[in-house]
Amino acid sequence: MSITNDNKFSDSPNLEDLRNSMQNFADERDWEQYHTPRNLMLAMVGEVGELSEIFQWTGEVTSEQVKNWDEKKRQHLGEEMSDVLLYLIRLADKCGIDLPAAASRKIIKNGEKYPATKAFGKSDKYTSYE
Ligand SMILES: Nc1ccn([C@H]2C[C@H](O)[C@@H](COP(=O)(O)OP(=O)(O)OP(=O)(O)O)O2)c(=O)n1
Repeated sequence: MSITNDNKFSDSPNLEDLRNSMQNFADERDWEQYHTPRNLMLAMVGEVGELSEIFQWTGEVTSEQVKNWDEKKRQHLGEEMSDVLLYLIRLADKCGIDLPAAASRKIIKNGEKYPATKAFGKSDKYTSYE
């Protein structure tokens, strides 16, 4: 069964473009000194908190409901997601992690851990498989 999704990401900028933009942003401000792995990780977690606040106390919401939020709220949502992504990209860069390559490898690993034959329609952790 395939699930259709009419949302598609833009081809550009890609993760390397964003890595480069964050590098320039930090260089232009002499912020390299603050962008240590630990600081970036903490900044990212802070932004995850800000993203969480958008969903705090709303109760469960469906994708369709979120897609119908007003433009101001949807823009806020995109900005908080972007802050998380940008700090993650910067963190990966400062740790020497090739993020798209690592994510691609992880998707393959996830597929091996959760074979569709065992996981289909079930959200159990793979450790529960016999
Ligand atoms: N030392 C810093 C500070 C900011 N940024 C960049 C990365 C984030 O995308 C964004 C975060 O900026 P703010 O800390 O001002 O956070 P918000 O944009 O979420 O603003 P606010 O906290 O007012 O909601 O700016 C950065 O790279 N390094």
